[in-house]
Amino acid sequence: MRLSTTALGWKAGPRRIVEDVTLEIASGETFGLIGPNGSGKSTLLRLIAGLLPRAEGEVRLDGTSLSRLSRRQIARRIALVEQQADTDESLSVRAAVELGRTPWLSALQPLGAADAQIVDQALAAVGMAQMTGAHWPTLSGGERQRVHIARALAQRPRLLLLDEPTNHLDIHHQLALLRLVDRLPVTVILALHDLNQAMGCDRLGVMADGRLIACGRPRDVLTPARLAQTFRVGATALTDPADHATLLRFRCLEE
Ligand SMILES: Nc1ncnc2c1ncn2[C@@H]1O[C@H](COP(=O)(O)OP(=O)(O)OP(=O)(O)O)[C@@H](O)[C@H]1O
Repeated sequence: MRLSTTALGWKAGPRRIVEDVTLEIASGETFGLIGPNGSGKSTLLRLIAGLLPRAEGEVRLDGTSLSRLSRRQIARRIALVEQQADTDESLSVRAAVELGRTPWLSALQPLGAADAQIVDQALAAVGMAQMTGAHWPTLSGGERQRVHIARALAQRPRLLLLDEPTNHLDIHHQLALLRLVDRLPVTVILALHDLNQAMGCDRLGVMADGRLIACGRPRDVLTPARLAQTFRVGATALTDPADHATLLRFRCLEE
C-alpha cells in the first residue's frame, strides 16, 4: 500500500508537536522513523493511523484520503503497535491475538477456520505458538510486546506501523522481528532508536522538533554532520569482515 502525507501536523493546546510533514512511502517499503526523544515519532505514527483529533493536513492510502474511510475500513488497512500498548488483563495470549481479526468480522460473527489459521500463523511468526493459553498478567514485557505484534499481524494490514517494536525484546527476538518485518509483503513504518537497526531499512526519515528534517537512504541520511547536529553523537563506521556490512560505533559529543 502506497502512503502519502501532505502537510501533516498536530498541536497539543498551543504547542506544536508535529509540523508540516509531507512524505511519500512506496508500496512494500520498510521505512524507519528516527529522531531524539520527544521529536514527534509516536505522534506522527498516530496521525498516520488517523487516531488523533484535530489533525492538520492529509493522509492518503493508495490515493484515497483517510478522512473518507470509516474506522473499520482503516482497521482493515492499517495496524499500529504502540509503545505502551495495553490489553484486557483477563485475556489469554490467543484471545488477545484473535482481537486482530475484529475488523474482518461482522457483529457477533464468530471466528472461522480461516481466521483461526491466520491467528496461528501470527502467533508462530513471533514465536508465541507454545504460549497460547498463558494469561496476560503472567507474561514478561518481551512476551507482551510479541503478542501485540502478533495481534497486528493477525489484522492482515497493508500498512503496519510499529513504535519501537524491539523495545523489551532480547537480542534473538529483536533480530527475528526485524527479519520478519523485512520479509513482510506490506508497507512498514517503524520508529527506532537503534541506529544500527535503522541502517537495515529501505529509507529513513529523521524527526527533530516535530519536523521531518531529512529523508533518504540510510547511508545518505546518517551522515557525521546529521549525527552530530540531531543526535549529538559522533560515530565511527566499522566494517563487519563476515559480510562487509557497515556498523556504527557511537560516542557522546557532550559531557
Ligand atoms: N497528548 C499530548 N499532549 C501534550 N503533549 C504531548 C502529547 N503527546 C505527545 N506530546 C509531547 O509531544 C512531544 C513528542 O512526543 P512523541 O511521543 O511523539 O515523541 P517521540 O519522538 O515518539 O519520543 P520518544 O523517542 O521519547 O518515544 C513530547 O514532548 C511529548 O511530551
